[in-house]
Amino acid sequence: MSNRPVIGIITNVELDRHYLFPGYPRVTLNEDYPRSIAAAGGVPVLITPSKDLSLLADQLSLVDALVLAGGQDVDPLLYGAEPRTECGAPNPTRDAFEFEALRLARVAGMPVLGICRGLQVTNTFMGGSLHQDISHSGSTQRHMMEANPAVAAHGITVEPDSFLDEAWHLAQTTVNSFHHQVVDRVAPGLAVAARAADGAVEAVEYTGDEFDLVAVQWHPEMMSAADGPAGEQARALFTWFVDLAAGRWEA
Ligand SMILES: C=C(O[C@@H]1C=C(C(=O)O)C=C[C@H]1O)C(=O)O
Ligand SMILES: NC(=O)CC[C@H](N)C(=O)O
Repeated sequence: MSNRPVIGIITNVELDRHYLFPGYPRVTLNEDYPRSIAAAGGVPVLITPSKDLSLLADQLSLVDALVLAGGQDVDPLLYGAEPRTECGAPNPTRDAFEFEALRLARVAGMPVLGICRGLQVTNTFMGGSLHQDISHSGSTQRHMMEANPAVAAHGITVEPDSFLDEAWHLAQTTVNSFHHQVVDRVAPGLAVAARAADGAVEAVEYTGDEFDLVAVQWHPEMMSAADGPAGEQARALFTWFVDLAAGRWEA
């Protein structure tokens, strides 16, 4: 058995657009997620969303921590809103699977890191809501970059004593940005750990004791191979998370 912590990453399931069978369901995940976890000393394993939620407890019993990755817009019905035209098509199977994963992780005391959609689904699961498009938040700041994803795009301010402060010891820094939705109502039980200059919630963490739940709105996995401070920060975040998982594994 490996003595490295095993980190489950929940993948996407999308209909094939590029290969032999258009419309055929395919498991997808950007390769930088498992690569970032492995580089930080974890063993990445992929967990595929299924309509059969009874699989999930057995899947989670194989891992020490969980990553919720980027992807589709969360179904607005889950935060009590009617879908607007600006909202992307939901993936109900993935929404339900990730909700159940969060419920089980809380029961098991398992650390969770949410990234981009992972933050949005976490906030929704905990009872918060989203702006279906960031323009509804009153922000005029650009959050969907068309730049190199390894290059920082805008500043953030980190809350003192938050998990990001613990991982970075930085009050201010810059991050990349690839989202068109943003947190509206922060869920009860979540605290904001970082904000952009326009007030956009850039990171959250759970304030309760049952589990370590942290999430970021940017994409550290896309920066983790970069040179310079951007890459160092991204790697430090994954190392912090893998170390957290290792603590549980050793317990
Ligand atoms: C919504 C999407 O956004 C993208 C999803 C990403 C991911 O899956 O990690 C990363 C960058 C985003 O621009 C998508 O491609 O489905
Ligand atoms: N990159 C992502 O995960 C995007 C998440 C979300 N659906 C948004 O566009 O806001």
